[in-house]
Amino acid sequence: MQLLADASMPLVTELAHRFSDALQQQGVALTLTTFQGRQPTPEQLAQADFLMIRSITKVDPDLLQQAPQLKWIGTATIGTEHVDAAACQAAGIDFVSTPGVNANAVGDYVASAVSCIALEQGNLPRGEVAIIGAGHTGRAAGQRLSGLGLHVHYYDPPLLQREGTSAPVDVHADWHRVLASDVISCHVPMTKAGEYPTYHLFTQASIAALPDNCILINASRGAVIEEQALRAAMQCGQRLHVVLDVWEHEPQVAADLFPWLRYATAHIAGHSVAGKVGGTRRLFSELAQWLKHAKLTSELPPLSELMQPWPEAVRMYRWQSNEPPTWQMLASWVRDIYDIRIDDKLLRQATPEPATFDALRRNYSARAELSQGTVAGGSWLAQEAWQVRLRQLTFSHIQKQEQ
Ligand SMILES: NC(=O)C1=CN([C@@H]2O[C@H](COP(=O)(O)OP(=O)(O)OC[C@H]3O[C@@H](n4cnc5c(N)ncnc54)[C@H](O)[C@@H]3O)[C@@H](O)[C@H]2O)C=CC1
Ligand SMILES: O=C(O)C(=O)[C@H](O)COP(=O)(O)O
Repeated sequence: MQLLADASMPLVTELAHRFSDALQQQGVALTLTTFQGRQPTPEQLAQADFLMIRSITKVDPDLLQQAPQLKWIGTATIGTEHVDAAACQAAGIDFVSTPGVNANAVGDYVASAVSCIALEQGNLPRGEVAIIGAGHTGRAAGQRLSGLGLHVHYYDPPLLQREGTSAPVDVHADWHRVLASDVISCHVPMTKAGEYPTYHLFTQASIAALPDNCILINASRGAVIEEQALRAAMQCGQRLHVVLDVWEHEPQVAADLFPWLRYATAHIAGHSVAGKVGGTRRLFSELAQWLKHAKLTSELPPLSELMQPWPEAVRMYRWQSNEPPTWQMLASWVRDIYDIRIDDKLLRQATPEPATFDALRRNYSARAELSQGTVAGGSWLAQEAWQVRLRQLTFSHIQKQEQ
């Protein structure tokens, strides 16, 4: 059997070798072939039984036709719109994704964006924070912003419809409340059909309605914000702090927008080491289950062990504060671990070509997560309210005896 996988998925070769050794003991031969770039070649597809991909590989009827042996496809991503799931089903191919796998990284990205802007402005946003989409990434972002001291609410009409008011967070369906918020962060899947499509959720009219100096962040999919409408708003001099990680026409970035954007990054919000290695690990776990191989599943090393080769992913950050931290201290701790300005600089310095965009993402350096931070302090840490806020920021804490 042949496993065809994107070569840039971390640890894909190591985990495939473990799989093939275990399967060999049962007389089953599994070989790994990797592909570079966005699409596998027709020759590779012709031989493939299993396919592991990232968000850049388009799976459509044309690809499936070239892969007559294919039985299973796994994407190491949360987003799934690059895969035609109906076509897979029609061809009898099982398809899995990895829900939530890099949500912590996306939450960290949003926390860093807001922290960096607040530190530069000298104040935290005063009004409300609207999180659009109360799923894995939206809640991770909202939780961290609450930890910074902001007031967060969630706009998610489909969730309200599914769960009513029993949803565990402040969920509503009031679009006007979103447009009146001082921070807005988008965390929805890309959908063009259905009752609540997200394609061009932000049009010229909704962008024009935003308050002055509103922070608008998109780390979901580019086309949630109509790029042309954003361009028009900026050209008219509307004052917004826009942070874009994703682009309507990826891998082409709208470099002409850079001068107006507060931060512009190369679709790397989810790219912490834990997010990426976790994606590969989750796919092998899914494949083991598909193969009904309990031993393979139970013998998969834990994520913490798999991350050892990346020192940045296992390094611990530690801060000391004898007094309750100010918002500036919290924001600078966030920035110590992940500084969005570095990724912004990398994209602005790169040539605005699709190949450069892909290369930036492929060669992304190892990134830590906020959960690697620990705060040590005195009696203030005994207060439940502070413990909650540090937990929301995913920091650990140690209370020390005061002298
Ligand atoms: N920039 C990056 O690196 C990453 C981007 N993403 C993108 O973020 C998206 C969201 O990820 P998760 O939060 O993990 O997904 P999720 O499936 O856990 O949550 C999505 C939420 O959006 C809600 N929703 C759907 N349509 C909506 C609408 N019209 N208005 C308001 N809410 C709506 C759903 O009800 C759901 O609660 C992914 O589909 C992916 O495209 C995900 C990970 C990394
Ligand atoms: O999970 C998703 O959805 C994403 O957008 C990923 O973070 C993108 O990662 P790659 O597919 O480019 O590894």
